[in-house]
Amino acid sequence: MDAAVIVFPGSNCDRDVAVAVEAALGRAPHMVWHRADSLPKVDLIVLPGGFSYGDYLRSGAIAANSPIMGRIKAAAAAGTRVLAICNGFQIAIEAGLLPGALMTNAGLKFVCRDVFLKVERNDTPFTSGYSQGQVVRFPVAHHQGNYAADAETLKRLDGDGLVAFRYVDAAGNATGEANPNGSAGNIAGVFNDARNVMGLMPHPERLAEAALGGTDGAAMFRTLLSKIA
Ligand SMILES: NC(=O)CC[C@H](N)C(=O)O
Repeated sequence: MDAAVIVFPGSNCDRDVAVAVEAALGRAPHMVWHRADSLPKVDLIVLPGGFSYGDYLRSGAIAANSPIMGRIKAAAAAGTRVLAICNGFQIAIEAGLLPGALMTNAGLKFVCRDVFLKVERNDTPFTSGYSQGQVVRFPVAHHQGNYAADAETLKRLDGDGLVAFRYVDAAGNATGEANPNGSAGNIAGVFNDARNVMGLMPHPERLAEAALGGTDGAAMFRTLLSKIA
């Protein structure tokens, strides 16, 4: 079992997520520069958070065309798990790995705070460390996290169970106040159709050990890296 973290110019959560992966896996992941034209054989690929290419054009749009992305698309199509966090989520969407778009936050401001999320389904390798409907606390830090999609896609995401997490209040209600960025349906994370790719705006790696002030993120890395056959 092995993992790779992809590093783009402007990534800044690559080392944080490598620490969380190492804690779960027992050894460090491969750190793969975006210009690499080959990908080590891994069971999990992480697209980390940050500001790839300074968020020029649209967040993630330039990184989505990096040489390594062709390899990642092929690996994802073959069933390799891809965890795309924040800027990684933006890159995955721009690369066509996940549906929808991430627009500028409704409040037009960078939002940096902890949020509560509801686990929409726990029968996936990304979420099986949580209970169904569990409310977890992860931090957000972004200015383009406003999830949008056309009405038909939103209906399909709901109908096919492809919403991974929603922004909720502490009691688990998906209210407007609990939504930090105006995301449609309070959507904080989504799966692809095969549920081997998951993108989310909040950062599980930032609350993955007690010294960071919380451990809710740790279960995601634990199940991703321990349940691979
Ligand atoms: N923390 C991050 O990954 C930042 C995401 C992105 N660059 C934004 O601000 O929207």
